[in-house]
Amino acid sequence: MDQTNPTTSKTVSMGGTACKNESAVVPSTPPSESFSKILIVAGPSGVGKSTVIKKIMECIPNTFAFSVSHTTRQPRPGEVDGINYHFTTKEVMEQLISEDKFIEQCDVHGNMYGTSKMEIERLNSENKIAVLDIDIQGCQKIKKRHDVLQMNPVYIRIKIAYEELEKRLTGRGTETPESLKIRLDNAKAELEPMPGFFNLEVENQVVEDCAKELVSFLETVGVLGLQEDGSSHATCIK
Ligand SMILES: Nc1ncnc2c1ncn2[C@@H]1O[C@H](COP(=O)(O)OP(=O)(O)OP(=O)(O)O)[C@@H](O)[C@H]1O
Repeated sequence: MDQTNPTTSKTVSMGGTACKNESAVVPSTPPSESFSKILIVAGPSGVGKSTVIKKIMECIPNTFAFSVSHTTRQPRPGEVDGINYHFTTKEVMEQLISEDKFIEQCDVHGNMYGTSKMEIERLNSENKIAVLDIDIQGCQKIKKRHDVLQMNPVYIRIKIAYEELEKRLTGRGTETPESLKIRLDNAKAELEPMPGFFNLEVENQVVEDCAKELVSFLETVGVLGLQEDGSSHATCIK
């Protein structure tokens, strides 16, 4: 893990070429590649994906929306259909899979989860950037199907030193010793070097800095427009 920069350190990759960017300067030349309004945010559990996205959504309202996944698992107390998940049955899910309605789907502990094309299209039709919080395997599945899906999402990975994850997950107070161990074991795969895969890799040491980097990058690649006065939305993130 690169620890050279006290706040952020990232690898920038556009159009298939990757370059290590020690000084954390956002590339100034927009790439020729045209991205869809789909933001895929990967990174190990506890790295702060939700925290960073929440910060961005607060500062830039009505612009981003989380894609709501389908699942066959039972709703937990307080979870609302259509908000937390589209809760559905195994039969319906299998039917949708056979009709190729998902851009990715997986089974976890006997339950099925999937991101539907319809959900992404719905958000894009509302002029929202669809945000997908998915694991590395899901990212790889989607990337393999770019041609079929006719979608070119922006892939971003949020990272942090492995040792810090344990502190954050413990501090969040949501994990049992067993679930903490599973998340930390999975974190190793989520932090594996994947040269050229992500369009941006950014460390989340300070939430605001990480959010600013992400926003500046989206502006650079044209997924997010600038503010009316021509300034970056990053200036709003405090
Ligand atoms: N930059 C940061 N510095 C310190 N703590 C942070 C930072 N970013 C997030 N946290 C804290 O770390 C914990 C994990 O963050 P968060 O829930 O956003 O992670 P996540 O990547 O979305 O996890 P999951 O994939 O499990 O949903 C939270 O308690 C959050 O407040």
